[in-house]
Amino acid sequence: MALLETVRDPARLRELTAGELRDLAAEIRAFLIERVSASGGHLGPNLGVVELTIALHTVFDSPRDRLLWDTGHQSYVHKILTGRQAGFDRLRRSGGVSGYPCQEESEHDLVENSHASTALSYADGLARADAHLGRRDRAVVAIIGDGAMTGGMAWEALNNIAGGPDRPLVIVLNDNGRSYAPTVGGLAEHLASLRAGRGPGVFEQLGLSYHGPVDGHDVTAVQDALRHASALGRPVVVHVITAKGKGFEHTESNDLDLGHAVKPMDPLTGKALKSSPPSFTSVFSEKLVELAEQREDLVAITAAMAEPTGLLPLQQRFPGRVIDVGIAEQHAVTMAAGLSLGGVHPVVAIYSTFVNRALDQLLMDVALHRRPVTFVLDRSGVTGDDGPSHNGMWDLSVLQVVPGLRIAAPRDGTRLAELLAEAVAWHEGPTLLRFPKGPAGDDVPAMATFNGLDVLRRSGSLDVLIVAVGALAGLALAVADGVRAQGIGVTVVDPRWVTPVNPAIADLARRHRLAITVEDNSRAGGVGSAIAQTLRDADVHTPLREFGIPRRFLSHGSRAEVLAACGLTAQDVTSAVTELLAGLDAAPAGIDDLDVWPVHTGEER
Ligand SMILES: Cc1ncc(C[n+]2csc(CCOP(=O)(O)OP(=O)(O)O)c2C)c(N)n1
Ligand SMILES: CC(=O)[C@@H](O)[C@H](O)COP(=O)(O)O
Ligand SMILES: [Mg+2]
Repeated sequence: MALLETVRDPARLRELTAGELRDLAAEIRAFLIERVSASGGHLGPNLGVVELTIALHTVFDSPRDRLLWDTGHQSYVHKILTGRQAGFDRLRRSGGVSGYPCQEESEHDLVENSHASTALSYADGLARADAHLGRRDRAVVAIIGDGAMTGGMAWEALNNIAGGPDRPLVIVLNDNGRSYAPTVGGLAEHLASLRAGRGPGVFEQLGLSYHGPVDGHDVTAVQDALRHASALGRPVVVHVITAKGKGFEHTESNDLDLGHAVKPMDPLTGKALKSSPPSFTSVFSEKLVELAEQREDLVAITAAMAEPTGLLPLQQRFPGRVIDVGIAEQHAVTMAAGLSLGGVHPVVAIYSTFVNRALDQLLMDVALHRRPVTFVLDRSGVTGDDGPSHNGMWDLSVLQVVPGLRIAAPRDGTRLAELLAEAVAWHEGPTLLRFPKGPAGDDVPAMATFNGLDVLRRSGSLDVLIVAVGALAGLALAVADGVRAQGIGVTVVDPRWVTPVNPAIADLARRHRLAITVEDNSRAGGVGSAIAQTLRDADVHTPLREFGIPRRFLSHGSRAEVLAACGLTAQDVTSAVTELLAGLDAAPAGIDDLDVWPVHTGEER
């Protein structure tokens, strides 16, 4: 990789000839295939923007000229060209580069948010700031994909950019015809007509300048287009045509998603290095098909993520019953309210972090009308490797305030299947299930139930009650083992339906010396906070400690590493419980009325 090793910053690119830039593109592709095959990541999108990124960094002078990457998953080449090649040895892992732009990593990075369709709004703001402060010596360049263009925010920004006074602003529309799957809707059709040279298109009709279509794999052609656009001194859309996954047989031929987000794989065969055990997603996927076979009124909705949210089997079994709205979560949710008004029961499958975008629609279009819509939030809690804007760590806090919304957190695959069936059978209002990325793990059976609570462990005296939320049941049981080893009595319960809070939790807490909650969600306003309020309302004075994610953004790393950094390990929680109990009075007499409890002494279940 002779040339690539000499590129420590973008200025070097301007010393290379057109032929050398072509050779550099080939070296970068080889680098991407080698590194991303090893680590996993967004191989397809980045293979598609090699020449485009080289052209951007030869025509514009970053960081003075601001490059804004929409979604940011396609910024690996930008990172390679801005001095971060070494960080790809640990891409998306602690100590390595993030999978998205990261201000801490480089002055060349501005927008860290991996949520799509934001770049044009940032660009509008930056261009207005330049105008307001009289700066004319730097460019604003937004790079947005055709998929991200299906997001409503992009059109809100375009409306303002087109309607505002002329100011220099370059919008590079990276059109590869795909999100994961082929881009959907009228926009996709329209872009196809523009690709075929049939104009004028929507952008010109809005009052923007348009330049294209441009071959996105011809560095010189893109450079010429960017120079032309930059010289216009007004908002202009440069329509660049690229191929996602270009240059690698296993992404080019992967008609599922052209290698959008690959797992670690053998670059020679394209096969994943490790087989994945059944995931929460796969359990959801299978159960949904089973339910759809029984219930004709069930339909599913995705925001351009049918495959990663597990909807492909349903789409293949019942093609008309999966609706892909593009990257348009707000529309997805209010359309679900419309479907429900029409007598259909929608299941909205969406990553936890992306449902934040549709809070108003969930609150005012679904819940206010008490519509029986079921939300299935995958990637809840700490996802880890996808960085701070991909953790699903706020859903329990943000959504527990929604009146009439019932939220369930399955602890394992069996509970997920049970709770999904319960959710779609509930007609009084919206329901929501949330579970993490990754394997569903071994089943965690209940040893008893108590007024709707699954009792997972009951041992010794009534010292500490542990309320386990969802997939952290495993952690709760490990803590139970830890405290039992110190002679501390413990009860572990899983409410399954976590909010509204089951009042039986107050009843149980009253009988214990200490209560704790463990949840893979922000501590701020999480289930623990809701339980604290329930105890206060029930005049229960048992001390309660909530264990969850601290109120901060979490840098990328493995899920286990990030959870440990949040103190969500058996050792940390066990020590905290022991310390807390040490400061409390012994159990008051009569507290251990065990008439309701099957007591297991000695051997743990
Ligand atoms: C609000 C939001 N919803 C969903 C996603 C998940 N997502 C990441 S990339 C992607 C597809 C993006 O397509 P496009 O903008 O065309 O970029 P390409 O991958 O084709 O380069 C999606 C749906 C997201 N990042 N943000
Ligand atoms: C960029 C984006 O938002 C998605 O591609 C996301 O990175 C996929 O996440 P998973 O790998 O968890 O499916
Ligand atoms: Mg695309």
